[in-house]
Amino acid sequence: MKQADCYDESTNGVVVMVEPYSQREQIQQVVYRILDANLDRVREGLRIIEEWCRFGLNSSQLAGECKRMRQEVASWHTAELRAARDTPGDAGTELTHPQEEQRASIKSLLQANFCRVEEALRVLEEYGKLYRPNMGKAFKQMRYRVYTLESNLMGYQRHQLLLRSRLYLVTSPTENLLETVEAALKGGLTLVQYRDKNADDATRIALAEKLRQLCHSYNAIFIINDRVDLALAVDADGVHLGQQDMPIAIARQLLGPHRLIGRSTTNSDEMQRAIAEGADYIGVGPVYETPTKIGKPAAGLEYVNYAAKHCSIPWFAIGGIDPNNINDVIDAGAQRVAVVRSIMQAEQPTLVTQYFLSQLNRIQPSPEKSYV
Ligand SMILES: Cc1ncc(COP(=O)(O)OP(=O)(O)O)c(N)n1
Ligand SMILES: Cc1ncsc1CCOP(=O)(O)O
Ligand SMILES: [Mg+2]
Repeated sequence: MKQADCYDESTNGVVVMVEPYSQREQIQQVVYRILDANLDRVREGLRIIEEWCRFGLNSSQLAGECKRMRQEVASWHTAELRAARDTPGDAGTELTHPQEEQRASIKSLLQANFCRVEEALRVLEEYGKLYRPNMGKAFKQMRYRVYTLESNLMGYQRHQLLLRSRLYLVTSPTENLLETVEAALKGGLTLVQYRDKNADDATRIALAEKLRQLCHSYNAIFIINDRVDLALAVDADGVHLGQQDMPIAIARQLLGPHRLIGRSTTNSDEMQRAIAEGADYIGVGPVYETPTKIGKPAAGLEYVNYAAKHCSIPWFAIGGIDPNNINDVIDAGAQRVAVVRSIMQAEQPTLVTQYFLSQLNRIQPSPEKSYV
């Protein structure tokens, strides 16, 4: 290497001859650069997730877990790893993908950063074995902590959104199902249940997939009626079970703690049993007799009033509710309602949704059990 090639401004012209690296040292420097880059990725991704936990969910528990992991990651970030950084020489700085250029929702932002953190932790687990004896094991354990954090966060998100939901659309079969649901979502709907008693499972799965994607693009909850297997198949946010459907305990075993389970109730015994069995919410009705559920006698406004006084979990009055009687149902104590025909058969589902929400948002929701 010529004299001039060795001139180094950082040493004020004093030529520092650098011995050419051996193969081992070269590999070592590459490993250091990989570890340095991925330690940064983990900390940056955790910080992005932590901000939502702190400011979006107001969860000191979830934010605290992110902070603790960030600090643990920082303890591995040694000076020699940082010294190996060569950003100008990094061939990856120009690499990008259209999906990285935008985020459709908070949910997709969080999922993208969880994936980034989990991939980086996998890299640190493998290459860390070349750097420190217990580094691989430490980052394997942290990766599982991040998986748990992701489940808890997504579950927490669902419960927070459930608590904020005032209007629940239960769908009925129609040619323009997706258009109708999207119109209601545009009107501010945040909770949708796919219900179709007659379609075959292939049709149900195909439609449920599309509805889930549509709901999540509007940051709304998507629930499947009756069928836990279908809910799992399409990664729905939960299931709604009637009194004749699967026991809540079995559904909980299959769905886990982070998906929502609703239960229909028509009287106080069914309500108390649903709460005791761990339902996340209940349906209260039918308030009025309805052609959507033929043969089911009305539970009446009396049961709505009972629920208002005794129900400790979120509940939705359902059955025959429309713009003409919504305020009677609210006056009886309902803070949340579920509807089928009023929106599914509306000329303008967006306007009907907005009207329902305008009436429901007039009332301050009473505190219920918070999801911890
Ligand atoms: C929110 C809500 N409440 C009640 C029902 C009725 O469920 P179920 O008793 O299972 O009757 P079907 O819907 O299966 O006919 C519901 N679906 N959603
Ligand atoms: C599924 C269900 N469960 C109790 S009433 C009902 C149907 C309500 O439909 P609509 O809102 O059209 O009266
Ligand atoms: Mg049912």
